[in-house]
Amino acid sequence: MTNTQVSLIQLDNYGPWTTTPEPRREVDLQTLQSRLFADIAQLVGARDGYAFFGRFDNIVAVTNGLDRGEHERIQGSLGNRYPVTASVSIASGDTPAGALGIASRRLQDAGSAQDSGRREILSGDPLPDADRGPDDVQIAHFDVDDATGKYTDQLNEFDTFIQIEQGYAALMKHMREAHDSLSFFVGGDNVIAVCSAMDEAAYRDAIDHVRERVGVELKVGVGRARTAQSAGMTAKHELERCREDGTAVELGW
Ligand SMILES: Nc1nc2c(ncn2[C@@H]2O[C@H](COP(=O)(O)OP(=O)(O)OP(=O)(O)O)[C@@H](O)[C@H]2O)c(=O)[nH]1
Repeated sequence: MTNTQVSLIQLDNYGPWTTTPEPRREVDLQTLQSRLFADIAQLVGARDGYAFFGRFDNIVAVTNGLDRGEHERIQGSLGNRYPVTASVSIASGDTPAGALGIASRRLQDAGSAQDSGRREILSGDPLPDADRGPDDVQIAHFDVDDATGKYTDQLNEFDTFIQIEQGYAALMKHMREAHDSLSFFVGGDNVIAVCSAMDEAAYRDAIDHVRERVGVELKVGVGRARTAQSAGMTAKHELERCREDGTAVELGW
């Protein structure tokens, strides 16, 4: 069984801020969003968590091992350095989607994302140390098979992008619906999924599903560990094993 701790980081009242007193230059918003994500990735990553850029105004992080004080410091650091603040909601559960559902509901109950009175909420509780186990986090690192040969070196960049995004869309939907797992595009041809306790057959099924739906061929390495960083690193090594052995699924246990 997995026990994933998820933190939802949601910018406070960001929509109105982007248009007040008049619409802000898009290039400035893009810069702010990418810097803010870079900082969150570093702050969470320094404590062995993973952060995913998602929609940029809502960032989902896997934070097993981060306590409440560490969340407070991340929130404070953002508030000190950016013209916007963030609310953070922490929850855990045996599936990542279940945990994110609880975290989301807590923030929604505290007020709308566009409520000027809701600011820097920190809600929910991290997993107590006593409840943490060695296999709490399961991370799957998916990669498109030979994306360079099939797409990057063949098609124009936008048509390549469509292929990769279609593979991502089919995968993320299947993982969410069949396994309560959360998949995030992380660049290039890579998708990292935070998973429930899926077995090898379930990964093969996910890969078959994407091939049948959109004709994109995937391979996946999977790791389990106490933290996202450690599970994610195992997943990367297992993906290398797929490359070496020509296999589609490799599990690190
Ligand atoms: N975020 C992230 N991106 C990666 C990683 N590895 C590769 N990429 C990206 O994915 C692109 C394609 O690289 P590969 O997946 O190695 O290339 P490929 O042609 O699909 O070859 P095979 O994966 O060996 O089938 C690279 O240009 C990078 O942008 C990774 O571990 N993390």
